[in-house]
Amino acid sequence: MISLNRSSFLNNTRISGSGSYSISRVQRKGPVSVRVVALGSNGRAGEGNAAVLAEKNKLKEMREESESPSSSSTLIDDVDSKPTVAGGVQDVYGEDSATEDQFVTPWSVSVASGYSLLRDPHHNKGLAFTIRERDAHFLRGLLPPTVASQDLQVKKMMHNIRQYQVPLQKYMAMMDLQERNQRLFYKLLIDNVEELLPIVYTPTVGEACQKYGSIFMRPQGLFISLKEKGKILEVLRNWPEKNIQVIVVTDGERILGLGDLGCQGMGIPVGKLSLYTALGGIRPSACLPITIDVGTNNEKLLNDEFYIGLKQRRATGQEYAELLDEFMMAVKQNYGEKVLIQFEDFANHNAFDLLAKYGTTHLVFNDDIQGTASVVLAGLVAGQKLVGGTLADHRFLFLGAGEAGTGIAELIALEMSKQTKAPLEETRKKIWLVDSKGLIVSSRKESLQQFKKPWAHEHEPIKELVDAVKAIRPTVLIGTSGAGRTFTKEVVEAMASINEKPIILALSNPTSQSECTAEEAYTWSQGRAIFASGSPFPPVEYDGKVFVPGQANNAYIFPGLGLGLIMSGAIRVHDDMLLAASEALAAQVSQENFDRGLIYPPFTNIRKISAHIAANVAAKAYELGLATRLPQPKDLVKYAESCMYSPAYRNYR
Ligand SMILES: O=C([O-])CC(=O)C(=O)O
Ligand SMILES: [Mg+2]
Repeated sequence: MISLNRSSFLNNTRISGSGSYSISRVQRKGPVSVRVVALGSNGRAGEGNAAVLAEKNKLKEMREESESPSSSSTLIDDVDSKPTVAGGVQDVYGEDSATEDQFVTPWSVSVASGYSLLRDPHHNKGLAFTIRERDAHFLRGLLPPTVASQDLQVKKMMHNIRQYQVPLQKYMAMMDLQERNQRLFYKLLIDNVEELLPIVYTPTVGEACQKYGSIFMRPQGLFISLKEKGKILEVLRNWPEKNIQVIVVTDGERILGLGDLGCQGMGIPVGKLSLYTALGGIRPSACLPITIDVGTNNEKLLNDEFYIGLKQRRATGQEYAELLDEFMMAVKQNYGEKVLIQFEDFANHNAFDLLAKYGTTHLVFNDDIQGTASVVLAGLVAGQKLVGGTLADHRFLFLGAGEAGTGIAELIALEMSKQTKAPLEETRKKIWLVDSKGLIVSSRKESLQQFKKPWAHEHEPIKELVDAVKAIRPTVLIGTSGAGRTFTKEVVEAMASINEKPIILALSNPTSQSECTAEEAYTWSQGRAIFASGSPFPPVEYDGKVFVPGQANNAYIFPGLGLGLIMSGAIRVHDDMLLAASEALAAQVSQENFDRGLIYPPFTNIRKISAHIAANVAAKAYELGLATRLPQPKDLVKYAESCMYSPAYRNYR
């Protein structure tokens, strides 16, 4: 297969592989205006773009005009589904298999220079183009005379972003930067992660999704709606990047704790994937955000003239399952066995089924079930240093028995079972869950959804959370209900009266849905609570002491987990990898952090943390025989670090 990439064009000489190409200068001057034209056989497989498809459509029209029955069955737009002539492996555009009387596409790729180089977010450096680069790439006069360093650009952008008072304006400024200058965007995010995480991620991304219809400018990912049924493979091929390693996909039905936002949920995969790059070092071009649109049951959106999705109620049952199945098959067909698919913000009634269905055939994980579980377990393991004892010495009570609640509960039970050698059925008994109908107890078992059944223990029914706290006497209280303000003063006071150091985790996102605020947790427990939340809270001063709340968010886990899976070439996710990720995260909490009451390390060092998580996950993948990248690197942490994308500018010749 011919391998051409942008650097090959810039290099102008390093075109590898065999095949028939003519390289011609479209513009007579300058080294970069090279045009590479494929003439037919041995074409580059799988490297199409929108122009190619436009060509294909033209060909289709020509075919319809000529109405030649002998050629119509083997024209190239039929090749994907009905290969009729022998061709090369992945002969996506039928260039190998075409016979002489058939049409092939003489596709061409030109190298960005001049004005279009400034408009290309992958290569644009703005004022950082050197004078030499400006000369060589036809930029003279297109930029003011100053040459700025990337650091100065970061300083200026941060200054600009700090001028905005409204978080959504900051979000839009960041999205704008991502569209304009990708490397600067990531440099900004990596260097200012604590400050910018709440902008590109929770809580601001939640508001952005709610208003996505109005602020939507350019597509940042793929939209696959019911209208694309039967054509999903084609849709995937419309995406300009071909070497995809991570997909984050949502169907928008349960966006954070905000409910059904339909197609506007796109902000979530986009945000998650920018963290894959900034926090985990996955190349931006290898990341693909996808939103599956099967309609929405959100009346407000259905009646909103600016709503960008399908204006119909959600498809369910077979119609839903078929679309998802086509999607999952197309992804594997197009990107192979080792593409990681992260399910994000699906509703409970689909999330568990999808994970179970595709967990054995694809490299998938559900961030809300498994990522959140892994981050919470890490905090609890680290928290033992503050409160003493082992996991098995604790009693856990959850408010919320959905993806996060049952996912965390199961991983805690699994870890406890590994530590104590007690069977899982036994360790589960230390964990209690409350849902909207009250404490989950055995008398409710018949009417419970499948994923809640393991948690139906013997107890009399209890309706209210505060009564459940008093009856169960938990040492750890975890909120995952998506409903804000549910850890009331009474609830927190009850926890504080039972425990010297109650662990209280208010995990629902965004901030508006948090079960309580950091200030409430510290105040109502007289400064004794060990508190962490899903969305960030600023430090709190109580009784002359400053308390820094932790952020128990899956953002600590998925970037490193993903990197570990990708760098080892893993083909399946195993629960032990989640435990490995937890363990690595917990090990990154320093004595200094503990001294400040923290059970999570600060995000400032997240790339180092992600490298450790990735190394632990990869080691587990090798141990389980699920890794395909061989031989195993000796030092996995170093290897992980060496794999990470750097946002530093490249020098252009
Ligand atoms: O996105 C976040 O901040 C965490 C998460 O997965 C969720 O709340 O669904
Ligand atoms: Mg989520």
